[in-house]
Amino acid sequence: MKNLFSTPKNLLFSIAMGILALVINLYPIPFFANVQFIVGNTLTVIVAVLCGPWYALITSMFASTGLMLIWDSYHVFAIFSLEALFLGFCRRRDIYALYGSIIFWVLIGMPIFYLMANIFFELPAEHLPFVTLKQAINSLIYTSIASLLILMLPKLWLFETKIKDKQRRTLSKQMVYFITLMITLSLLFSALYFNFISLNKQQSLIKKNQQETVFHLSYAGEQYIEMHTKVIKNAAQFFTLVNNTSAEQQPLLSNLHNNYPGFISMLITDDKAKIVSATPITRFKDIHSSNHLSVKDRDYFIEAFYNQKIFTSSVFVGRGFGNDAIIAISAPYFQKDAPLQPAGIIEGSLDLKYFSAIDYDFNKHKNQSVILTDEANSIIYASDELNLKVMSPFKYSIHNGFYVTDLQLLNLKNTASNIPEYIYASKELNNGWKIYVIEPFSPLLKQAEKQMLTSFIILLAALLFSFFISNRISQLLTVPLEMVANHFGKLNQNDLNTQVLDESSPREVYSLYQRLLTSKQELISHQLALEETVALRTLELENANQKLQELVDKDPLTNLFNRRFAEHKFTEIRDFCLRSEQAITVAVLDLDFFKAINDSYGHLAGDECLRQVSEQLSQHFKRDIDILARYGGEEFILILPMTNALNIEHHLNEFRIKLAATKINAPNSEQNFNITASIGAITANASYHAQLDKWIKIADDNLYQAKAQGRNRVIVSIINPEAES
Ligand SMILES: Nc1nc2c(ncn2[C@@H]2O[C@H](COP(=O)(O)OP(=O)(O)OP(=O)(O)O)[C@@H](O)[C@H]2O)c(=O)[nH]1
Repeated sequence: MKNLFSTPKNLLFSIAMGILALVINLYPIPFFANVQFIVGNTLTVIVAVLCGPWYALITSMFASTGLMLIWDSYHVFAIFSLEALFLGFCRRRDIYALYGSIIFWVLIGMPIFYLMANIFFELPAEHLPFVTLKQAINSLIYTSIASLLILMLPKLWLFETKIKDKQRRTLSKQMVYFITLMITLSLLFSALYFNFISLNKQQSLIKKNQQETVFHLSYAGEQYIEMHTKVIKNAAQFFTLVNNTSAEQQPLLSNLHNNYPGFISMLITDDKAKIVSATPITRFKDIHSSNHLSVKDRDYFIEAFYNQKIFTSSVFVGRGFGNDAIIAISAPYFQKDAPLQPAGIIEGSLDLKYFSAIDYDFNKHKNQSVILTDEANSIIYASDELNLKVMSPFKYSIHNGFYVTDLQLLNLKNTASNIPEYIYASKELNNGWKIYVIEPFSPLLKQAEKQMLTSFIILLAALLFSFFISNRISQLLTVPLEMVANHFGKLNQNDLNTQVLDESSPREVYSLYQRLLTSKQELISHQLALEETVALRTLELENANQKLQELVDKDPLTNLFNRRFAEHKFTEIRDFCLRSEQAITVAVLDLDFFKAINDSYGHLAGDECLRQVSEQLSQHFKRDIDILARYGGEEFILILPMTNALNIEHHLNEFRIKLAATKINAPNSEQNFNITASIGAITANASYHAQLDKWIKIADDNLYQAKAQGRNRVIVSIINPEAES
């Protein structure tokens, strides 16, 4: 664990960001219904990108605490911790945060969030996809904002990072990301903005539509009641004026009823509350058989007869004429000669089913339902689909404002629930009745969800599209650059004339290419001139070196090797002969009476003599491996490897004889002279001795012998090393 948080600076940063995120998350931005946007998590993403997964986890814990406080749900810890870790690990693998966020929400976040919401949220199933989608979109928003902040304020974030990726990113990768980021942000914001506008418009349309419906329905209802009240009132006046008998009243009443079918039934009573006429006639027959039914206990009789006013009852179940839910409208009629003395009442029972007709007429919006209540809040009429019982009290709960919307919301079925079921508008009629127009809330939610889903799909498609487009755009730059780099990387002079960029490459790249080409051409010609100079200098140097070497190794007068070279070369020759067990001959040659030559013919003639002897030597001992050296003065040393002990003496004698026969011209004179040489030599197996001196000693002794024996002779010692030892 210690290793995970090894940088105190990062730890402090992640905690500070966490606290800030907690505070910001306490104030979510309301969008629509129960959907809010959180922005505090932006800081979690920043920490994930800058400091890695474990620090992001700390920040996320704080940020989630803020959300837990407002949403009262512990699930936020799980989902947002996972998101923080995922983004942190994506960053380690060099995956940009936005790509990471898309991968996370599509593959992990949305399924988990949906599952958790299903288990822990007190939301109806139809709200879940909407809330889940919103969370994914919300995350894309705060991830994009975080990515932009990191890009725009790079100097702000100086942190020792544990992120392993330190690779330099390609231009095309960066360009693709910037473009994707911009498209995501602009698309998301515009999609949300237009969704918001469209939802608002939708809501005001619904509101307007409902209010209009309420207005029309209430007007129609009022008209309906007013008209029927007027009918009863006029009928009462008519019967007051005419004051006819019950037998005469019956056809008049039937006729009236025929003209106003809105009444289920109508009746006329006398001053004893006994029904004297009634319509429809079928029901009246029943009344006759039930022996002069009295209505004196009915409100519509009492109110109209005793209080002498036109009365409209609340809704009630009729008795005697059937068991329909009715509203009774009644009015007193008076005796002709005693206008203040009621002679009875006329009553009409309004057919409540009439409202289904006007409901149907006005119900232009398919989802709308209508409820009509009387002044005692009893249901007079309710659209069939609501399954509400007529005459039962109208029970509902008004939504407490938890959902963000301008609409009025209520619950009918589950009055204890926080989740609104219906959008409503209501109006009170003149007579104290109330009309409600309601429609379900969930279609609006579905609409919002559909818009969110469409935005999300468009976003994904746009991302894919922008990915390809920006890839293509960046290729316009990077491909020619790559070609130029390759071209100049392995270019030789012949390739210079090959055109690598076609017409489609950008002008800037082409100009860069041309400038590089010019520099390269200059470089190549400069290089060629340089190479020529270097070759010349090298040759001169080699010659000088050779000369130097010759000066070091050779005797300038005779052009034979010098003593130092001979001694040095001996070791090499001996090693070589040692491996093949070959014999070596070392001979010391000394010119006889050379001093006399100098003395007689001069020093120059002596030099010439030395040169000619050397030439003779070179001609006679002509194997490459023979070393012929001037040992000093008029003395020469011959190192002859791989010699045959049997004929070496003969070979040396041949030279001696040839030399003796050679005429040597003294320079600057007509004179010539002969010279002889004495040779002492040793022939032995290479293993004889490592020191040349040992060999020379024997050869010298032999030379001394040769001189002593009269000069111009060869004495060779053949030494068998085994015999020696
Ligand atoms: N011209 C000339 N003479 C040289 C050179 N080196 C040595 N000498 C001479 O060679 C002579 C050698 O004389 P000595 O050592 O007495 O030998 P020699 O006269 O050949 O007598 P023996 O060896 O006994 O036959 C000397 O006079 C040297 O000055 C040289 O490079 N050029």
